[in-house]
Amino acid sequence: MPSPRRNVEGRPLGASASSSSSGGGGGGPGSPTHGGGGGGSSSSSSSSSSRFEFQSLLGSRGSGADPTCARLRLSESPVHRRGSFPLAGAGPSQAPPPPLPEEDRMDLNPSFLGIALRSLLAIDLWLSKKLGVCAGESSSWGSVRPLMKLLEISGHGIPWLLGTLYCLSRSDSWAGREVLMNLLFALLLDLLLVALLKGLVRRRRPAHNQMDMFFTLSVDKYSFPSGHATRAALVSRFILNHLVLAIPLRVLVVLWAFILGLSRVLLGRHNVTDVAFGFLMGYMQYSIVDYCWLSPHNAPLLFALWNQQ
Ligand SMILES: CC(C)=CCC/C(C)=C/COP(=O)(O)O
Repeated sequence: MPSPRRNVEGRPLGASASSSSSGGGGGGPGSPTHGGGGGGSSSSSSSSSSRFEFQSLLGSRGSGADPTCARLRLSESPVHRRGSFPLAGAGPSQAPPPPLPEEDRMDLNPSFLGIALRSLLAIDLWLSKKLGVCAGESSSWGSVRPLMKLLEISGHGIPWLLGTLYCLSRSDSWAGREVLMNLLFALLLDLLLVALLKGLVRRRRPAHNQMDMFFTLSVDKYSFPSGHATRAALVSRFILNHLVLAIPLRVLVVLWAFILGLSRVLLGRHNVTDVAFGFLMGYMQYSIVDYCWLSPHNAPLLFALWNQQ
């Protein structure tokens, strides 16, 4: 005599559909309510086999069902899907579940990536909170806060833009104008790209940050990436490549960029990853500026206009 057909928890399907809260008819992982688009198939599960119910879950992926739920089930019980162990209470007559389609097997990998990313973010939040020692006047390093805020202004966009425009207006050599014109282009490009990315990512600033920054744009309520860090990396790479400086001054430029980035975390303005990514982004932005270098040859109009003034 064939054994009764059961659901994944080993309950006889016909008997449990209406009475059990965790079987095929209840709110458990295999239920139609949880299964979204698979509900149509599963609601008739009282008369079908557990294999059919199982297949309906896989099938729901392609039928507009909630893909999150489908993925959840796959990662919850990978052993069942591989057929390595018999289901609890499954009868000997039950056929082994079909092998996973390739796309479903690959779906298991992002969860490992997700776990790794979530762990990194947790470490980031924990470390950033620990390092936010100047976040307020009453913080452990609160007395250094004014110095950190001075550093903040040294990397702000306004002084850099105004300073570059002023130097451009005073410059009397073509070579000087060319470099300053490109610095202006670099600063504007940086502002644009950072604003775009901040608006896209929309990561909130750390909870311990006091929003008392000097002149911000609306996107500056977001923290990823740090605009000060991108500017610090971009400007310092620019200066090192286009200004002839003695070694101690070169070291000072690099130190300034590094301490400016660090100060963003100490002030509680940013998480560590905002600053780390900001440094990387600023470094790469310089490569764009270098590649598109404006000169009287490739932007004659710009320089001719300047000559008219
Ligand atoms: C208004 C102008 C010209 C620049 C805004 C500069 C600014 C406030 C950037 C934000 O930096 P963080 O992302 O490091 O906090």
